[in-house]
Amino acid sequence: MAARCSVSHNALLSLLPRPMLSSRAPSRLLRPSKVLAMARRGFSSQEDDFASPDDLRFEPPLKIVEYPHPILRARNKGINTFDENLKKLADEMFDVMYKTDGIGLSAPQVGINVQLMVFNSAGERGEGEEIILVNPIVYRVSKKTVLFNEGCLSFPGIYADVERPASIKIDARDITGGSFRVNLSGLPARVFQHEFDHLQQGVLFFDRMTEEVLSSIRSQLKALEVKYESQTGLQSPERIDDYKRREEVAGFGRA
Ligand SMILES: CSCC[C@H](NC=O)C(=O)N[C@@H](C)C(=O)N[C@@H](CO)C(=O)O
Ligand SMILES: [Fe+2]
Repeated sequence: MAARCSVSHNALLSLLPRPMLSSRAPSRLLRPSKVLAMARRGFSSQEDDFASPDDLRFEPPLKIVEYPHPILRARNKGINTFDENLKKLADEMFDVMYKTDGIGLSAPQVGINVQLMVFNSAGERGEGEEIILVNPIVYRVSKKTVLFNEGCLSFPGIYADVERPASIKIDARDITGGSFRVNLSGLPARVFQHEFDHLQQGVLFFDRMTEEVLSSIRSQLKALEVKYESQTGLQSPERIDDYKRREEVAGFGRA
């Protein structure tokens, strides 16, 4: 059983997408040292933070990118063009999500490094509610956390416990560019946070697992690394055997 912990300032910061931190997040959340660290890590001008038409180009049918492909760890740009192409991308993401038995999907998981996610926690077309979130920002998370046995479409067949806040408050844009604010709890809060992590500097679900839980899926992660190497002829860009937890992933319930 993972240790309970309260939500720290750092934990909340870890949930904020970097492009949004500079301009839209409440400034009381930012320590000067943090802003400086972000700047040193390569935070650049506004234009660089938004996706160009090239960044949003895709060829249907979309395919799920699997661990350890580096696309999953790349930075995701904000979106400021709300056009037919974006609608088509979201539609195609729903298609591949339903086909692969998903309940949520983030754009980097289909090879597009932008701040877009789709989800439907019912997991079936025509049931539940389809939600599209563009440039999401988390502005509040509950102190109460819950454990859930999570799976990720980029890690086929792998499930393990991850602890996350039980509920969450979000600001985002919809597919037409309109701003909205929503409170989520239960499975929708879980799915949102899982997808938000993908958008947040490519945080993957095992980054938030305890050492003990991570050990239980280590061999399956290694098998994906071997598969990547044999399919691409490239060295795996990361190895679970050399895994060092990223400092900025101030997770919940880490050992
Ligand atoms: C609990 S958050 C999972 C979100 C994840 N999205 C992208 O990676 C996802 O859809 N994972 C699937 C493996 C999943 O959870 N599918 C459901 C429905 O089949 C399941 O219960 O396994
Ligand atoms: Fe995932």
